[in-house]
Amino acid sequence: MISTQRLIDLMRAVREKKPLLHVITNRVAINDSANGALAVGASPIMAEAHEEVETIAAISGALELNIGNLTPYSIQSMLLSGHAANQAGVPVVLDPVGAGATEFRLQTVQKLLDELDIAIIRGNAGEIAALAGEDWGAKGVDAGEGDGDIVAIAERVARKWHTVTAVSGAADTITDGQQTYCIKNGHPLFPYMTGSGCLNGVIQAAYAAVSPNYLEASVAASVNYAIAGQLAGEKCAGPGSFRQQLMDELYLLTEEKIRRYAAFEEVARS
Ligand SMILES: Nc1ncnc2c1ncn2[C@@H]1O[C@H](COP(=O)(O)OP(=O)(O)O)[C@@H](O)[C@H]1O
Ligand SMILES: Cc1ncsc1CCOP(=O)(O)O
Ligand SMILES: [Mg+2]
Repeated sequence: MISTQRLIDLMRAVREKKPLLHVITNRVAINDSANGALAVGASPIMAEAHEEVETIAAISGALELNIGNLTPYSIQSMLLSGHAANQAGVPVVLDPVGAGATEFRLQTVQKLLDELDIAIIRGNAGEIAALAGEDWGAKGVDAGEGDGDIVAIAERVARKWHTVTAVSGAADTITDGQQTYCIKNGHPLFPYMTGSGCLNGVIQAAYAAVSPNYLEASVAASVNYAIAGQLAGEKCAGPGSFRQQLMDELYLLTEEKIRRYAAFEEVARS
């Protein structure tokens, strides 16, 4: 069982080590992703030129690959940086944005998963269901509704690709295929902020950079991010101020707030 103290230790480790994060992401989320990474104490660099991605990935604390705006060029950037990261022992986080929306996205994600060693896959339920080949009512980049057992689906994905799988939603499910955690923090305004899932992925990378135990890293990143969102939601009027408050709450997160608000538990394997 992961302790609340561990979530606190990892939050501190990110702030102390200020890991360099190499991020290849979409143009919708790129600015909030960089600002959110800075707010938690990491140091982001958004770079996708073929001439430099291998060099940057190899010296980073973690690499985050987000397929939100895929192009043949960015796919090659992801493969080059991913292989360089794997060779250098740098953890790679993958956000399969809209994986169920088109064959192009699904095939690209499968190629990335087959060719690269991925530490954490982070997506919403519709995206993770698509990876598992399950029917789900996903709508573009949004999760949509499905009636499958998301814990079982996440565990299958984790086991198939030997990776931690983090499914976000009203409750988050994090699993390495053996141990599974459910996180109940969050706020209903999150889905009204585009890029909030993408920023979650970048924060997963920040935590993976400071913990070789990627299950712990993912649970800590998910709980800490969701608490910041919960506190932001209590202070704001709607999606515009939520986005602003979220950046503040990521920066202002403390040990006391984590102790007071963390709502996570281990769940029985399905
Ligand atoms: N209905 C909800 N209630 C509370 N928190 C939510 C809700 N939906 C999503 N979240 C939170 O929003 C964050 C972003 O996740 P999500 O919206 O699922 O990603 P995506 O933008 O990729 O669909 C996560 O931290 C998740 O816990
Ligand atoms: C709207 C949109 N379209 C392509 S990428 C993107 C951002 C998706 O961000 P998130 O998954 O965090 O909501
Ligand atoms: Mg998303």
